[in-house]
Amino acid sequence: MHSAIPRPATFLHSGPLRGTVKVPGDKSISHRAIMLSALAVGESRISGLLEGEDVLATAAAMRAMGAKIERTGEGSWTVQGVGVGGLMQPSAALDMGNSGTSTRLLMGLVSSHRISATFIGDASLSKRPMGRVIDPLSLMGAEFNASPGGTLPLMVRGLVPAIPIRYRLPVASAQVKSAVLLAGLNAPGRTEVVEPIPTRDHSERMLRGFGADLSVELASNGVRHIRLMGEAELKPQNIEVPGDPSSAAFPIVAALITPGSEVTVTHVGMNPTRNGIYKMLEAMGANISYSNEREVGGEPVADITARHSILHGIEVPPEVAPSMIDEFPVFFVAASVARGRTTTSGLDELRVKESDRLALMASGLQAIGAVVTETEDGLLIDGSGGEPLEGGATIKSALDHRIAMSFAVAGQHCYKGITVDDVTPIATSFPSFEIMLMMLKGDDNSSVFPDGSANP
Ligand SMILES: O=C(O)C1=C[C@@H](OP(=O)(O)O)[C@@H](O)[C@H](O)C1
Ligand SMILES: C=C(OP(=O)(O)O)C(=O)O
Repeated sequence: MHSAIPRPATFLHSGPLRGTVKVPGDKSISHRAIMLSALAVGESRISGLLEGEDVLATAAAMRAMGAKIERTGEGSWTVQGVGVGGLMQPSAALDMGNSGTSTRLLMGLVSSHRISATFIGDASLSKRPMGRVIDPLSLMGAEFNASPGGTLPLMVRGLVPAIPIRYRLPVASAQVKSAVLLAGLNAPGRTEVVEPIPTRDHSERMLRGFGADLSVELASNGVRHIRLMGEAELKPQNIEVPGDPSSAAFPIVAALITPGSEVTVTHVGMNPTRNGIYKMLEAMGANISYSNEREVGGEPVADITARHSILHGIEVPPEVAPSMIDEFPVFFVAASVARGRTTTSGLDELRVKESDRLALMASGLQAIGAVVTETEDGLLIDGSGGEPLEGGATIKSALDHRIAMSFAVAGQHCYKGITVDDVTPIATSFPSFEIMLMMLKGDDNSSVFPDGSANP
């Protein structure tokens, strides 16, 4: 986990951002690659794995439950799986750090094994709602002992055989969907998740890739029915993890708002359940182009180039939210310097992420001179029309990597720059972020590689 000692950093207005960078591996896919490899029978190899703290927490937990997991090189890992049903009793509490995905997906896995596990996490994770996974996993027979409000620390006792269920998601959440599917892997018979609003489908793609019997039916009303046959035998795989579109959004927005910029991010995952941010930026007039489009490990991938653009405000349809749920903080930064009003709604989920992202983005943007109104479920932003914002404020990152990176990007287009009180949370998803930004600004030296990693 990152240092408990806060590290402030100041991000100043700079000249154009230029260059080609690679962002680290996709966080959602990296978690799932470790988990499913650990449940396969035999050795899987993973390349391009995100070596951020959240994924390392998943790897440590799977090790604690019996999988043999080794790092063989930068982003390259081998995993010796224990087989579905083979997870072992961990001898200590599983420390999930800051990671909601690790917690909720692993709660699913434990639920259908004959083990119990205690989950703990940092101050941010310990406030986040776990009732949304406790509910369906209880129906499958698992027992829970959670802190008040259904939060961490909590204990899960799994049941074998677990009860396969049909579950309609009450909230658009890929984590809840995945928790139920992962529990269903070791339940006898068919587990079905009914998904009224589509969310990221990496679990479905990867489960199939590992040989699980999983089908997806799209009903005429747009509702997805995901059916998984349990007691699956997963076959080991070689997985190449594409770059994270959520991480790529930071250099892309930085380029769009900084006059004279042109930035290319290579090898970025372009799964349609994840690319809402790019679609919405294009709707605002962003000059974004895609090249080298291809498929990698069952996921579409492309190189993305963004050039400085005069953006104009738009109304973001609420149904787009799940496909850009983690990108709203940096999207709000783009909207703050666009021409005209940007309206967002239906974003209640942003209040239960690593921080209350609606409240923190509203107050932080107001503090640097943006015109922002917070509503119950969204923000209304009246952009500066391309003018730099005032800046000069110190922003609290509140254990939220995306808040920290969003204000680092905003600092690009402020007269006085922005100080983020603690940038250490960035290591949860994008350890090379600051080096990448320096390189794009031309402040680098020869010890920085094009992918943003530093020369050791
Ligand atoms: O399944 C996943 O990997 C994720 C799902 C999303 O959370 P929700 O399921 O809570 O929407 C997202 O915000 C998170 O960063 C990763
Ligand atoms: C919400 C996020 O992650 P998690 O839920 O895994 O903590 C995120 O990365 O923005």
